[in-house]
Amino acid sequence: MFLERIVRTKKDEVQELKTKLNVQEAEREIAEMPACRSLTEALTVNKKRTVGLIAEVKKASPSKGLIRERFVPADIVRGYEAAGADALSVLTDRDYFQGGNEILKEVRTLTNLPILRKEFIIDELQVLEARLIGADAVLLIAAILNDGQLIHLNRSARALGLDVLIEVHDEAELSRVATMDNVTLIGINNRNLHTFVTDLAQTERLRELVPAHCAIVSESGIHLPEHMGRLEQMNVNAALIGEHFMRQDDVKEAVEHIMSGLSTESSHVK
Ligand SMILES: O=C(O)c1ccccc1NCC(=O)[C@H](O)[C@H](O)COP(=O)(O)O
Repeated sequence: MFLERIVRTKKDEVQELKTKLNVQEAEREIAEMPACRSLTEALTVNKKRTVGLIAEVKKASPSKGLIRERFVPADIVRGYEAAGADALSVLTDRDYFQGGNEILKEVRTLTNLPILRKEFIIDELQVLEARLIGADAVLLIAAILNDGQLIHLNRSARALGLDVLIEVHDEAELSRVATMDNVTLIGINNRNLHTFVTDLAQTERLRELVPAHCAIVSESGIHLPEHMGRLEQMNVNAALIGEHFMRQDDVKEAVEHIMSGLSTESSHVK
């Protein structure tokens, strides 16, 4: 599976991080940093529309290659904010997504919205690094972590004040996550990891099995106003959208167009 290749790369990156990151120094630095913004609150009590939005800053992907040639994070963030995104997601993986820590750091200087570090996290040093570079939340992918790792990394992130979005792809992964303590946000990824094909029916099927106390984020392949209408019907809390917005020159217009599929625009102030 493609994820296995990514995980091999991440293992090398963690080894490198071990030589670069002084944990005590990092913890001292973090103690002086402002508190994280809550991603969970942004997508529940504070969301601006019936279905909230995590808008992604994504230059390229393994399935599609380069997505956005003219990639200017400041323009993208400005557009997302003006269109009322509730939170941002920033890819920091370099090899497969042409992302980077420096992109997240730049985005941090541009916005007060919660920022999710979109990364393939397998080690607590990456969690520490996420906090240091200015993320408010991390993604933990159930497909690449066993139960012990998920519990440990969830705990490590929360100890640093970070929020956590746990991503699942199928019933088996969801049933593992559903019984864990301190899970507030579950991401249902619509992308089949073997074929890369996306299908919203994935969210439709799995959302019924998500414990009532968890907020739900539908991820990947959302690119039509009708998709937002369907997610609204499913009563999910938020959508995570990257590629579609990254393919449009005007991301503000693109967000507004997609959101026109909702039955009510809710409290978003234009
Ligand atoms: O985007 C990919 O091709 C991909 C391939 C393998 C693993 C993960 C991948 N994407 C990460 C994501 O979860 C998406 O960036 C995110 O859900 C947004 O999806 P989209 O709106 O389809 O860009």
